[in-house]
Amino acid sequence: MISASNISFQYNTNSSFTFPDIQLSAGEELLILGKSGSGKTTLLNILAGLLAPQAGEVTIAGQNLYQLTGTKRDKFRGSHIGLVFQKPHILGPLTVRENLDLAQYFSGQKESSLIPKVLEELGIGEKINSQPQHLSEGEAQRVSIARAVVIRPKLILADEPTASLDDENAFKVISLLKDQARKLKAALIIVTHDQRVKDLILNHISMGGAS
Ligand SMILES: Nc1ncnc2c1ncn2[C@@H]1O[C@H](COP(=O)(O)OP(=O)(O)OP(=O)(O)O)[C@@H](O)[C@H]1O
Repeated sequence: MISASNISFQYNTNSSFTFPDIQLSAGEELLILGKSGSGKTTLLNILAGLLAPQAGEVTIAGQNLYQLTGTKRDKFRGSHIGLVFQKPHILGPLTVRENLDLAQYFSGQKESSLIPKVLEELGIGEKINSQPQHLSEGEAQRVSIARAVVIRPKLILADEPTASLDDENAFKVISLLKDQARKLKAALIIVTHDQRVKDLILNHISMGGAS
């Protein structure tokens, strides 16, 4: 489903990152652990097609990501990759439902009945018409999982999804992510420095940082 090989990246002349190779099939999950500054977000952005690496290749569902032009890559991301960030980035003026409608619209996914279903599965079915500012942090993070999932992605990428959550919500968010990925048969990659997640995903690798 996703393979990344020989990826390296450099922001400036002083430090360069060489990232571990990744091979993940549909339905598999991977946790990438690394300290703050080790390049986790950089790697996730490269895997998401948001940041071109200096060297190496990223292939998702048979498509070499960086052989696509910028616009086509954006379109590919919109329909195949569900992104979950540390902060939920939900659009404030819109309701939960409208946020999810918008994600589906940009992905070309037309199965709108999926929206209440996924919210229900995530335990926030009654929040469908709520404004984002009326949600707790844990609920908002679940909405961002819903937004990633309602496009029926082949790959879910999550950047520090538990960083601002207490133990109970962190545990819930990881099990919900795993659960949704399993239902979609999507590959799931989580990058984090949060050691609490380690026991919840057995397949993990550690990142060293820049050299
Ligand atoms: N746009 C940028 N320009 C220059 N340097 C950058 C840029 N973005 C990140 N860096 C540097 O690259 C390194 C890795 O950053 P990155 O955000 O990938 O790390 P991280 O492991 O995700 O960190 P954290 O856990 O703190 O979010 C850091 O030293 C950071 O200062």
